[in-house]
Amino acid sequence: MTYDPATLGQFTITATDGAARRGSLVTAHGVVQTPIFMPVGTQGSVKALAPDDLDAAGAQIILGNTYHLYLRPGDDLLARKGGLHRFASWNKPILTDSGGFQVFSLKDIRKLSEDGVEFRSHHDGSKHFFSPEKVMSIQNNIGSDIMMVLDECVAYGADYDYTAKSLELTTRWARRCRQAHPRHKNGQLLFGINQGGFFKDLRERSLAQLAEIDFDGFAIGGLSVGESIPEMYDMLHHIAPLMPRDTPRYLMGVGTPLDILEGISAGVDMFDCVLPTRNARNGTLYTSQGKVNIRRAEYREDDSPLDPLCPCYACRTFSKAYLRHLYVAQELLSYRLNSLHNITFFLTLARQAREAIEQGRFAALKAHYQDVFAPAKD
Ligand SMILES: CO[C@@H]1O[C@H](CNc2nc3cc4c(=O)[nH]c(N)nc4cc3[nH]2)[C@H]2OC(C)(C)O[C@@H]12
Ligand SMILES: [Zn+2]
Repeated sequence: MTYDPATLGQFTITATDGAARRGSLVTAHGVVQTPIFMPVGTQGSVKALAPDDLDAAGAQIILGNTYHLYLRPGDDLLARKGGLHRFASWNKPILTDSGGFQVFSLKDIRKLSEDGVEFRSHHDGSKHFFSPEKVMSIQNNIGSDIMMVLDECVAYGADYDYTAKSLELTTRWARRCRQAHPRHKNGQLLFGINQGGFFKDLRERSLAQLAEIDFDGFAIGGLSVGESIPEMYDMLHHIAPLMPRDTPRYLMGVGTPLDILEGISAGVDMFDCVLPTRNARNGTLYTSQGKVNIRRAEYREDDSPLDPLCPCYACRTFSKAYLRHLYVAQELLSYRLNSLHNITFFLTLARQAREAIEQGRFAALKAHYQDVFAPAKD
């Protein structure tokens, strides 16, 4: 990879519309245009899609996961293969989550200490230990363009005292991550992760502590963990505007089309979610006319395309009737076509948001989709 160290990590805001920002982020594998949606490729592949599918859909950057890739195929193997970009033949940017969330999702099979977290593999129950230094070394071996610090994502409903103690630990871990991986070593950017649960003063404390550390961007962690939409939006609108203006803001694990538009309206620049690929596999498809459950009998003889406004191969080539047949018959092609469509929809939404901010009509775009995805009026 060839990049100019002088511009690496540069985040430029080229337009704003209210709190929404149109920007670009320079990474070692290319410039990322924001707001951006990042398809999730947990184990080094966006499920059912190949790199040329992702290129066709307009993907600029994909996600990988430290926890999963460390366990399988192993970060040492990835290092020997020249890193994940070469191994997966994906030559655009990659962001890796640190594993913090995954390990903390494995509730009862982990032990937390000052030095890090001990956990058991969900594959074979073998014991492992993640320290801040270890997850930096793993992400260095993976070779991701954007690394995330090791953090504790406190469970929804955690009390004030636990959350306050936890954010202090997350800050100490963030400092250790920064020390373990010097600024832009190996062409890699490093983001801090804001915690503090659903307590606004703790969120501000976490942010103030992280802002003193030299990060290339800041993520909002600890949301989309089972809270209600109003709770998520309330915290989102509180903390996003307080985050540093001149570095990217990344809302982890979010979300539905409306959540993403809400996040953009609050000033967030980057998003990732398993929803488009996961829901593709259960037949829930996102279209310009709203959600379509392709398995419904009403589509059995429907010759129309899934989404007449969608440029993807599935919508240009097949009818709803055929897509429904593939799903009902459990054909593997169903996964591929539904995933291709949903990923194209989410990436198109992000592109429309970028254009709307440039033209000062983001509020209208958001209102349009609120109509399109309004809960069915029974
Ligand atoms: C609602 O969808 C489920 O919830 C996850 C998305 N919500 C989410 N919140 C997150 C918070 C953090 C965090 O605080 N720290 C780090 N390092 N990473 C994070 C990653 C996160 N993702 C999806 O992940 C699964 C697959 C578990 O189900 C989906
Ligand atoms: Zn389509």
